[in-house]
Amino acid sequence: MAQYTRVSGSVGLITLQNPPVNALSAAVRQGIVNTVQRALSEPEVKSVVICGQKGAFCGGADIKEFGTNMSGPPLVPMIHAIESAVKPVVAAIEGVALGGGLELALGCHYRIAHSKARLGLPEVTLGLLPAAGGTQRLPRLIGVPAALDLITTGRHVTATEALQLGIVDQITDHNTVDVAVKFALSVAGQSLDSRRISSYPCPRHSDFDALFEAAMQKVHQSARGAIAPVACVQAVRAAATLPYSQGMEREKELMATLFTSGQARALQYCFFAQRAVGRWSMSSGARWDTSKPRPVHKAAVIGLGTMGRGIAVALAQAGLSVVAVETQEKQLIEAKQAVTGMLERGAKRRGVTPALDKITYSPNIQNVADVDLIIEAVFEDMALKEKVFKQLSAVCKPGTFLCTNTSGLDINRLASQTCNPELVVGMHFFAPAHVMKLLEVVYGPRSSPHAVATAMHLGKKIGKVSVAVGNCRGFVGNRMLKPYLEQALFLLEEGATPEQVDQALEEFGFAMGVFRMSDLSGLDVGWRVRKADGLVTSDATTGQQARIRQGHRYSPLGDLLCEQGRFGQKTGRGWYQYDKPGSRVAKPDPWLQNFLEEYRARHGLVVRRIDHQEVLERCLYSLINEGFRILEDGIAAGPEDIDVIYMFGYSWPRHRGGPMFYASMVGLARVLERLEYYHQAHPDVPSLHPSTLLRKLVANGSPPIHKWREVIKKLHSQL
Ligand SMILES: CC/C=C/CC(=O)SCCNC(=O)CCNC(=O)[C@H](O)C(C)(C)COP(=O)(O)OP(=O)(O)OC[C@H]1O[C@@H](n2cnc3c(N)ncnc32)[C@H](O)[C@@H]1OP(=O)(O)O
Repeated sequence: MAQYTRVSGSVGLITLQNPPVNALSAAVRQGIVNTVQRALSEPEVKSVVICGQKGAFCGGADIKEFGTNMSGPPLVPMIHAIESAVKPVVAAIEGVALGGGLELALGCHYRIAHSKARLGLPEVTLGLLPAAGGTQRLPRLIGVPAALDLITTGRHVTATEALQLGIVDQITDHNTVDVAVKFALSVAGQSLDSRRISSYPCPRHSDFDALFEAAMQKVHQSARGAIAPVACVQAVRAAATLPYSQGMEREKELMATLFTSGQARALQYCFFAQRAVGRWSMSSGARWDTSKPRPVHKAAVIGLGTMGRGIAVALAQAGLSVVAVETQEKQLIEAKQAVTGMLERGAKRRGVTPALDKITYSPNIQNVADVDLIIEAVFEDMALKEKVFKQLSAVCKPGTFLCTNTSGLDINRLASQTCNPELVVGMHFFAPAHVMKLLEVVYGPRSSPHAVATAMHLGKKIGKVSVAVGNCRGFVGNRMLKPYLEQALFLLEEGATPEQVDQALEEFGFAMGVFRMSDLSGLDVGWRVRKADGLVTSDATTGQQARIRQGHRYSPLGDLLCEQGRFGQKTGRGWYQYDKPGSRVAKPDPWLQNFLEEYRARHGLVVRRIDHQEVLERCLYSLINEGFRILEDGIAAGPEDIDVIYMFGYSWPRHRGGPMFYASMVGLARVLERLEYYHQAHPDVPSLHPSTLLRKLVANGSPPIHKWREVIKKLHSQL
């Protein structure tokens, strides 16, 4: 919908009306076509202003329409009609002008933006390109290098940067529509010949070939198999080398291949999944819309190791007062220095003052008595955490929320150490905690909906994508990681190398394969957990029996490496070798090759050729299978929760849509068939045994992912 009014006597004011972001739905497009025609046909009207209702110019095409039979007037001729108009058209940009919204503004003759507005062409993040002339007009307006940057990354720019780049003509701190109307009155009747961007030549560059080659190389490196960034470069190249009309044809052609691609579907699913996780629910039925968060002005962090430091920085940067507690004096001094550095570097990057005065440091846990919420981040040791929770419960004021940053320990056991178990939840951050976007908010059986609402709200305030999950060993992310890591080790036993496994996973789109990732995280972390679980034995037996622990197949390979002091990057040796401890460049290690050969010989393992397909299927399908079990157990409310966790916390390639979406794209029947096949070959590996929910979904005809919740509900009601 678009409203038409006449203002100041001779200005036709067109207001887009589709809250909350005035997306260009069929009705809005039709409204624009009608109102533009009306403005151009009324003799009293000398100029036109286009704006958006309620402080948002336009968030672009309506993404919800993409999967449907799109009707209504197409964008390209609509924008063309505006650009060819004989009366000046001014875009009054408040809030956002994104995607089709910015393309609409680029079709206007003038653009005036509010100083707080954000502009961009984020189509690439949805697996698309700006196909309403964006790839052809933007390079003509701001030059090829800047246009390539904006179009291939999809990043938003501030109004100030937009002005510097030449995207907008003017910015204002006042009422943008009033300023635009005044401006429209001033340009009425003036020639528009120099204002139609499509008629501009594309600014020349000394060496277009080198420029595009470099751009292509860059997207190939960072895109990890995503096709849209590549198509974006091709489309901008067309703007630089072809006349406008031919460039538009090329833009259309490239968009046609993207629009129906699986990657576009996956990325658009991610867009909505990321928003859906905010509408959380607990297995008790408590929900986001019925549970109110309590205000948190002052928080405390207990334990200033790597995680605690990052959490303190994240809280302070969001404006909270923080008491940072570390009982070991040396560690406290080091932490203060490190946190100060992190705050200063972050502030420099963002052009703000560092929030140093937001944090007070203390060696004394008694100093948290007046805070609203505490995040415990001490060493991952249940006995230690239990002790801390008991102390905190005695010290803090009534109503203080007690949160733990454990990555997988039992929330309920910690809650039972306190007088108010309903105030206890998990807030599982990912390292580095001030950078990584994911936060798992973990509720135990006694956590109150208010506690969950408060943690979710705090997560949002500090810029995290927060996902509410139930309490189980490893929660969602680490629980699913376990079978993935396990399969990777089994593949080594059977003949694969770390490089081969990593290559398959990196070609799939992970930033790092499982072994490079383990080296980065530190192999000793998992070793300690396995020791605590009684899985690590000093027994020197060989053969199959030595590889069975607690009744299931077990690979001691990781333990054996740790026994050699090979903890990964930090020791300069792990699954790979590094030039020196702390170095990041992983190189294949001949020592490891010999070690694997000896290990296989000692255990009578027969080496066979393992291809990429097997690596991917065994690592990914076992992880996905655990995801189905998590849904079955009600630990995650829906597949979107799992997918968001994997995309934001475990670098699952976004263009694959998260593990559960990926399974739906592969086909649930196919995933089931392959799991059955591998389970038959490895009956002593329970994680390969297909889950009940997967079987149920396949038996129900493999419904699309948005219908899985119905099947899950039925399954729960039968239990
Ligand atoms: C024919 C093909 C043409 C393609 C060209 C295009 O234009 S593609 C679309 C390009 N536009 C975008 O990618 C912008 C997407 N939106 C955003 O980045 C953000 O929503 C925002 C505009 C920056 C606003 O962010 P904010 O945090 O303030 O709000 P939410 O993200 O929570 O959004 C509020 C609700 O609005 C829905 N929504 C937002 N944008 C669109 C859109 N373009 N189409 C449809 N719906 C959109 C969003 O889903 C939220 O809805 P809820 O129901 O509340 O979850």
